[in-house]
Amino acid sequence: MTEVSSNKAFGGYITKYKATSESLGGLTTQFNVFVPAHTEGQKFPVLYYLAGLTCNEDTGPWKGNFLSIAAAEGIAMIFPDTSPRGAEIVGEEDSWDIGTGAGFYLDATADKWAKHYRMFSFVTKELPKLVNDLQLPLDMNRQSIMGHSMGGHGALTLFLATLQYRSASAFAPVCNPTKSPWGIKAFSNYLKGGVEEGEKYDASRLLEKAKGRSNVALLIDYGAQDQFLKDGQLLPEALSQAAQNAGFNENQVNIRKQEGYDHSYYFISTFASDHIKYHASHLRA
Ligand SMILES: N[C@@H](CCC(=O)N[C@@H](CSC=O)C(=O)NCC(=O)O)C(=O)O
Repeated sequence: MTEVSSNKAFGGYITKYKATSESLGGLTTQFNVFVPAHTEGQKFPVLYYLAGLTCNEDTGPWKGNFLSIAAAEGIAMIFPDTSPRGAEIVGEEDSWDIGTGAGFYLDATADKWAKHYRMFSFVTKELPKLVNDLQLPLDMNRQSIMGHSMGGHGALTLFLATLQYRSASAFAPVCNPTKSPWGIKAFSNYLKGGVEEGEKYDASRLLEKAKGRSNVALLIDYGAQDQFLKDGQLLPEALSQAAQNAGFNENQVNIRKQEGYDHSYYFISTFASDHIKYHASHLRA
């Protein structure tokens, strides 16, 4: 693993690392880690941010308005890339919603993609180990996760499919990908079993199955003027219905419609503070 760059921000440092990833079939990948200013012996809980389609490890720290709030709350942040890069798979660069920049935070099983497109394993298993090896002042036993759009889908599904995060939040997430055009396209390409196999990466299905789980803590914001919402990509009503079916209350699954907001980072940066403070309350508990 090598350090690519390090910049002081809000008293702490954001550092970019480059690593060869086993999960991603030996490709190199980059990620950013923000560590607030600290004193000897202090350790910070960790919040992951998963970005959306066409984005990379820099999109969140550059545009999300996260770092000043994370610094004030005493939370470290980890920003992985959105897909493997440079796998040289035929068609990988042809469209913005499949291949590069569109890993969908799943482990591909279709032959063409299965060696490299394994962002689920990378984010949940390999990345925490890579970060741990850096010996930074982090408490890797206290982790939460958030994301935007495709990354919101990632945050919700990684939270629901594992037990390793204390809370998850999402801006304009793809809530029911087995029923949305992006999700159907991704699952049909990446998964041998297609959309049916994609059920295990569908936040609404996973939330229904989580009935009875005691530590469900989800915060979701979406904008009423989001074009992708209007196009049927996000389907927050499915997540809401799933929460109701599984008997989760608003303290456990809080889905908020924000009037006038769209899908952009103006929307994300407006509500960044709410999300980071939400995670801080769970990470400090
Ligand atoms: N096709 C367009 C739009 C891509 C886009 O809107 N990406 C969103 C995420 S969409 C769901 O995952 C995004 O976050 N873009 C970055 C930004 O700065 O807004 C394109 O190729 O640009």
